[in-house]
Amino acid sequence: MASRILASTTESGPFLSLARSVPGLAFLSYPGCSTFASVASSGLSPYKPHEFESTNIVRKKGQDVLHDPLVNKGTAFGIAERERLALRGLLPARILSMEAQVNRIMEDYQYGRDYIDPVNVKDEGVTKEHVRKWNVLQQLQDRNETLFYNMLLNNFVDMAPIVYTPTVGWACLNYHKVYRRPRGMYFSSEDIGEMNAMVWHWPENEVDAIVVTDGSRILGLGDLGVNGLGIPIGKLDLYVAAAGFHPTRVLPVVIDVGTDNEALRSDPLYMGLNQPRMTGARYYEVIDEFVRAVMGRWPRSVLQFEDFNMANAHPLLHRYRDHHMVFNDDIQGTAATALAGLYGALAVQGKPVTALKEQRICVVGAGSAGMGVVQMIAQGMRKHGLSEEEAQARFWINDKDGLITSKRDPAATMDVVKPFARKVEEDVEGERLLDVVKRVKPTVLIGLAGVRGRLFTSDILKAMGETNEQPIIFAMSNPTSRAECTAEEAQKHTDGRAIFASGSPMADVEMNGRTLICSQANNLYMFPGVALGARLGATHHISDNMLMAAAEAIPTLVPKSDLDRGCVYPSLHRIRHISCRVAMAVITMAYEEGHLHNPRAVAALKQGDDALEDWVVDHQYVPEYRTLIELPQGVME
Ligand SMILES: NC(=O)c1ccc[n+]([C@@H]2O[C@H](COP(=O)([O-])OP(=O)(O)OC[C@H]3O[C@@H](n4cnc5c(N)ncnc54)[C@H](O)[C@@H]3O)[C@@H](O)[C@H]2O)c1
Ligand SMILES: O=C(O)C[C@H](O)C(=O)O
Ligand SMILES: [Mg+2]
Repeated sequence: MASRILASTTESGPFLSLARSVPGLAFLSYPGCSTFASVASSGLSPYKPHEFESTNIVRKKGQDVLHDPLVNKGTAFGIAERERLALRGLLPARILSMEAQVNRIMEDYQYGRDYIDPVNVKDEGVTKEHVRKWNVLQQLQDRNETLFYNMLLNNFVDMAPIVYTPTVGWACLNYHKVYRRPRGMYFSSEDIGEMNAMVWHWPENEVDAIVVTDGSRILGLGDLGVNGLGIPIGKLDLYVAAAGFHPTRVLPVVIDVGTDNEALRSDPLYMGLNQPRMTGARYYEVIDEFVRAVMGRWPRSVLQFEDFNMANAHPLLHRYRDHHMVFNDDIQGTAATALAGLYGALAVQGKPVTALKEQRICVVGAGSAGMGVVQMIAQGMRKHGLSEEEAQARFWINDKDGLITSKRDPAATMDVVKPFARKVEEDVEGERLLDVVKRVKPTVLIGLAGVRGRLFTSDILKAMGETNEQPIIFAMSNPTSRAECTAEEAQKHTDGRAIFASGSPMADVEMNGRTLICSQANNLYMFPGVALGARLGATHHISDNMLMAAAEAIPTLVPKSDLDRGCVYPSLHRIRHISCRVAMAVITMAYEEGHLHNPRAVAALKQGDDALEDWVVDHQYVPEYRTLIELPQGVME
């Protein structure tokens, strides 16, 4: 009867001792109510009018409590209640008063959600229409996931920008205001020593994929603390819709180690810890304990790290990647996406993949994403015959302090950046991007800086257009407000000759009677399929070669007719098929590397591509209604 407990709001005295001695009972009693003890001692219950109004019997635990409107208090559950009702890990750390909860709802009541933060709506390139649609889909997801995923899958191109970038950026900025019910799990630095127990509060015994953030770098929006949970939720929506993971077997997580976003921290509605962001050994202790806890309960799960800041993203990936099926989406998913896009752009130019090694590449942003991209493209160049040094010499990397050269203070340069720091005389430390572009005449310009202000200015775009017949320009920062330039700007300043892609979706550009395609260079092409391949193949870890194979698979899916129109990636209308092919590439590479540990995957692979594809498709969740009751034979549903 471990699932039944007794608690009171006072959490002390006779209630608790009685609770311990009477297993099977669960009482929630209001402060000052002493009926229970006296009834127990006299044996005869005195007449108490309306007694039923002052006592609640709770025979539930965990999510069942949160999903019961009669007993649910949401973020107002106190520490002892969270402990005793198995709610720890299912709610954000901060305990809110009913007054704060009332304030949150009153805003909605008075003004409606689309007015919650009109400044942010406009600023983030998200329209009220986006917010309205987000609202509809979010409520549907809370009511009926089968219907939600059916709609998302069948309207993917239209709805991905609502559940994912850019609207998810707006949702994260406003998460503390639009929050209605918890989703996923919340761990915090206050939970040290408890996480192994807390993971058992999650109701599902099988979890195939976990996406975790610490909220430290949410898209290009900076440190958003626990508000960042919106990102793992959005990513896992795509795991289900795009790759076919089962919705009950995915787990979004936020780890709350504080936030340096003071405005958020001091907001009475913010639900995270009110402390500055933790760093150093103690931070790693928290993440280590979390990884051990989830991997202890769900050892076969894929664990995706998402939107961790630059200081921790690479170290965390290297800390865990040899031990578990772990990958960092911003580093590796983005890298594979950018490489796939470059191969696609070369195909648009009518060039073979080997032309990769001839490119001169300017990358703006030397963070997790930028350096992941640089490393992977360099790996691709080596595959086509360049030495390590030759490959490194084909990159010019600018960060907030300008061009990175070997003269940069080594203490202020991440280890991953050092091999790519420019070493020759003519490269000047800190040189401005425009000067670099004019001098180097790059064939490819990639933006992953995540800042406002359109870093690819008209002069920079014009310079790209002057030295290239078809300049390759990827403005990959998210959300739309952080893109280095718009599709329209890129085409306008290059006379419509740019091969252009953006991280968040942008409309194609109409120019002189032609439609100039804007592709979407977003890691959504990678992470669902990579995780699916790793999970189905039981690959135990996710190697660089698996990601390379995934990157190489994508451009083969762009039909000639689309290449002729300037499409760099396959159409997102076929996202299930794309994810399936990415998964197959991962499985095939895992086999070659000796890491394919699922014998059924090996058997399917050995029967050839069609059999492997059928096998993968057979494992993809289809969002359709199934009978939930056993029916006698012959009886229709
Ligand atoms: N399209 C995609 O699939 C995709 C994937 C991952 C990340 N991103 C986007 O990339 C951006 C960066 O992500 P990250 O994880 O690398 O962040 P990060 O914080 O790790 O790195 C940001 C980098 O940008 C540099 N920078 C800042 N201001 C600059 C300026 N004015 N000029 C030049 N460089 C500047 C910083 O010095 C740093 O090197 C975000 O907007 C994120 O949304 C896009
Ligand atoms: O979330 C996205 O849309 C892509 C990427 O992971 C990012 O951090 O911007
Ligand atoms: Mg990300």
